[in-house]
Amino acid sequence: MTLRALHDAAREALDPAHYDYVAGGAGEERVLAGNERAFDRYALLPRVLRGAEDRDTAADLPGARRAAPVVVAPTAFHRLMHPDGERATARAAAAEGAVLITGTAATTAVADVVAAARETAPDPAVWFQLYLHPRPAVTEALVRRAEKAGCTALVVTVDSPVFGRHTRDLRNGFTDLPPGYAAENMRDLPGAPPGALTDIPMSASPTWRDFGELARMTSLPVLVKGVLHPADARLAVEHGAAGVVVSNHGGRQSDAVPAAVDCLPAVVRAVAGRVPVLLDGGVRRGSDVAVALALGAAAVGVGRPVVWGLAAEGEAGVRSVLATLRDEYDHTLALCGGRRNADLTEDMVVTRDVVTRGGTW
Ligand SMILES: Cc1cc2nc3c(=O)[nH]c(=O)nc-3n(C[C@H](O)[C@H](O)[C@H](O)COP(=O)(O)O)c2cc1C
Ligand SMILES: O=C(O)C(=O)c1ccccc1
Repeated sequence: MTLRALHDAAREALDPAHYDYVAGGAGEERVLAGNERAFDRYALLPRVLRGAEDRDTAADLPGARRAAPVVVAPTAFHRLMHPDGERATARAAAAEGAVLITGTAATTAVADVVAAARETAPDPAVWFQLYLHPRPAVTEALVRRAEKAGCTALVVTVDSPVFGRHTRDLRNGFTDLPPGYAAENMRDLPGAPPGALTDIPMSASPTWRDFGELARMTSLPVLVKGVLHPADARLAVEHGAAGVVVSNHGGRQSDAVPAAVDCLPAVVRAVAGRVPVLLDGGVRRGSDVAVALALGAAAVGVGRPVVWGLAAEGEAGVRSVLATLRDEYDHTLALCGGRRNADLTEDMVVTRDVVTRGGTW
């Protein structure tokens, strides 16, 4: 099934309020729409006769050598989307050689997620996404939980000082997990009530200093997710980040920010090769992966398409999303005359306006 067909099947399968929770964004959903539309403006200018056989699309990422260049972005509540929940997502990502970022808002405990991935592949890469909690003891407990489970990197989301205003959720009255489901990673933390969505820490108090402390409290690589401004990318590296994820949270936080891919080039320049830069938001086809990699991303994250695959067909649906993106990307790389991700370079990305006007080069 194509990604679009999986989306349509997921919409059929899901409770409409749960569908809206995944599909929706903040405010008027301008950023949500803009992330996808931004990719439509880019075209790839191929190189020819470079020898494009024996292609190898592996990426070296923090805590994940030779990973697929498409990682599973952290998305909440997989058990609401399919009875197999995060375990199915973990098995699919492991089978496809893709990093899975599981998170604080998962409905399966991180130890069980890593265990499911290990049933499928001997050395899977599972990263753990968290928010900086105003109480350092809670942050530290989450970090130890992820370390003990066997996660190979941490991802700190920094674009959420407050909850996003998800218009559809407010309209549907979907403001917490239904009975019988819990944010399993929030159980039994120091001084925290167990498992309600509203217990997931989103706080406006943390600063780069808190991030630096977290990076020092663990030997795992720590990535920062949700950077758009190049000055913040520089600060992230200075405070010990092992990677930067350019992201506007899939249009679910501010509805006034640029499309994620439009922020990528300036962040790549600011980071200047010191750590890998990842991009998420609006990636829906292999050529989107190629554009992001040509603009300097080491890998891309996919959020909603993975959830659609899960809701439509469980583990097989997630595998199909990841395999489709990998195959389409490999095909695009060949058509661009490339054998390695690094063969896609910034000069090969042009805007469609330039092409239709006849070009300026
Ligand atoms: C249903 C849903 C839940 C999400 N939950 C989280 C989360 O708990 N933590 C986080 O950092 N990002 C979360 N995100 C944002 C994704 O990690 C990612 O940034 C975004 O979905 C990428 O855009 P895409 O859906 O267009 O691929 C969520 C996104 C969706 C759609
Ligand atoms: O829905 C989201 O985008 C998200 O990031 C989140 C955060 C906390 C709990 C559940 C979801």
